Amino acid sequence: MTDEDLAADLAIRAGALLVDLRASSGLSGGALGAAGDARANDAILAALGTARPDDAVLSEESTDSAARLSARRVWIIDPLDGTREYRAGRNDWAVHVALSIDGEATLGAVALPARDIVLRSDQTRPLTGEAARLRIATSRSRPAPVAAFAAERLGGTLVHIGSAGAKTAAVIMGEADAYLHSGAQSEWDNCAPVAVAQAAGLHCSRLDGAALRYNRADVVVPDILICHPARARQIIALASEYRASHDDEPDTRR
Ligand SMILES: Nc1ncnc2c1ncn2[C@@H]1O[C@H](COP(=O)(O)O)[C@@H](OP(=O)(O)O)[C@H]1O
Ligand SMILES: [Mg+2]
Repeated sequence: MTDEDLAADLAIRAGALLVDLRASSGLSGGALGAAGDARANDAILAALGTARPDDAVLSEESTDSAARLSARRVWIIDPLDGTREYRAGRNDWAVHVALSIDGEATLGAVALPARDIVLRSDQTRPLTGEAARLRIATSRSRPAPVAAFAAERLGGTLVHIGSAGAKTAAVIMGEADAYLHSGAQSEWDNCAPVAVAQAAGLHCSRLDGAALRYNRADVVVPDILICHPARARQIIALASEYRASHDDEPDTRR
């Protein structure tokens, strides 16, 4: 099985488990979210341990180990991204399985199990054109102020979607044109989304245009931009303008 096949298989299997858990466990609220996080993680890690015993793993739901820092191949996993939305019975949540090689978001899969969608870095579709009015996807629960600023300045609209994987999928599938996040995230929130977005031809970077790097000691990713390549320069310039006019606010960038 190729690494891409494995990533997709793990994401699909964890997704099916999560759909089933939500439908038939009788759990709800925090108990449902906690059970989903734990069971999806256990399933992915067990299968990875068998299929790729020599690779390192960084997962949101597992204890981190310094051993991964000297590994070239690291699987970066978010077994349930958008736990809040999963608990709420919504469909904007995702399973992220990525393989980072030498610090890149090399390949991966993002499953949106409630929509029966799996995006893979080795199966791309042509990018759709931008909407006449730019649609900027941002967090439902923690919308990025810079996204509202960019939407206002560009005459665009905001689309509030849960989960970094679901927002990235919305851009890939032509349901949004850009995804902006500020105020922190972790590597597992965006490594698989970035792997599939890059493969689809989208621009992926920090909000100041800097390259995204993975398998770092500090797994915090302070901000992120995923958009059509033709929009990147304009949005990065607006983000810079936004920062310059809000430099009295706490700086979460690293
Ligand atoms: N300020 C912040 N600090 C840390 N993590 C954040 C964050 N804002 C968003 N995230 C994480 O990024 C993922 C997508 O968030 P959002 O839906 O708000 O866009 C969520 O992952 P989890 O659901 O796996 O916890 C969320 O916890
Ligand atoms: Mg997450």
